[in-house]
Amino acid sequence: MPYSDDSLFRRIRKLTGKAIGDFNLIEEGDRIAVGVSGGKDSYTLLHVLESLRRKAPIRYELVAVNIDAGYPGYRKEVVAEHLRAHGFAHRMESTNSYQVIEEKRRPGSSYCSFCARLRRGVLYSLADELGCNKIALGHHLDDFIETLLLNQFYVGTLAAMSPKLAADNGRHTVIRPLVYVEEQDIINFARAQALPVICCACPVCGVVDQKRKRMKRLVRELAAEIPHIRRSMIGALGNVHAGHLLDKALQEF
Ligand SMILES: Nc1ncnc2c1ncn2[C@@H]1O[C@H](COP(=O)(O)OP(=O)(O)OP(=O)(O)O)[C@@H](O)[C@H]1O
Repeated sequence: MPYSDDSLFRRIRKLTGKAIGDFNLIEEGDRIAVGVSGGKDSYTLLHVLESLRRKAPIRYELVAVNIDAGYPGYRKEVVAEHLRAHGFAHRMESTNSYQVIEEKRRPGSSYCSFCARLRRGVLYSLADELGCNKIALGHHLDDFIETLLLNQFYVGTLAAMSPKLAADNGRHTVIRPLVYVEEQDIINFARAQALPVICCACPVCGVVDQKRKRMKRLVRELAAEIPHIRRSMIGALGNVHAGHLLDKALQEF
């Protein structure tokens, strides 16, 4: 791969490798469906996992999986061409999610969360069909800390996301190997490599959730004063002092 000696790519790969080790994300014999949307995060995830796979002491397989939700104008052929050009095993799946969303979504409810829920179902079925025991998603460090803040500020709970989660069906494990990788590194990598980024073409495409956008801005503003804020926040998620919280389920008072 042309970028494999690039220092930015090596940093992303090192952090991904650390997450894989810390959370035991990949094991011998795994067959992993990597969700590839055509966005910067999942392209980066796929390239990093492939680079790690080539050097890994254990054997595992990757299958890139793309789901077309049926939004007119979604340029899935761009994704397919990239996957083909780089020799990735892949599956392109078309669905009628758009139609289902238009018919079933309750007025005022979130477009993105409905769409993501339908996509998750398709991902699980595809993983079954392709013989994959794991599903890798491209969520990165900023997604984790923004979710932490969103939950604290708007929901009143102390939670982010899990880097490794057993699916409810008991058959699959969802992994998020980019948990330690900052979004800016992904943006820079995607730009440097001219990854063919496309958008999902849904009616709210590009309109980032306003609350999440606010959290992103908050972190960016604070980072001007506290340069290591992102590292500190992700570190905090792995350094919980349950005795210094108020949750009666965690300790007796
Ligand atoms: N259409 C799709 N087909 C396959 N996988 C998808 C698709 N959409 C999303 N995913 C997977 O779910 C993850 C989170 O989706 P989300 O919509 O939050 O995208 P994102 O954070 O913008 O990431 P990306 O830059 O990869 O699109 C993606 O990184 C990807 O792994």
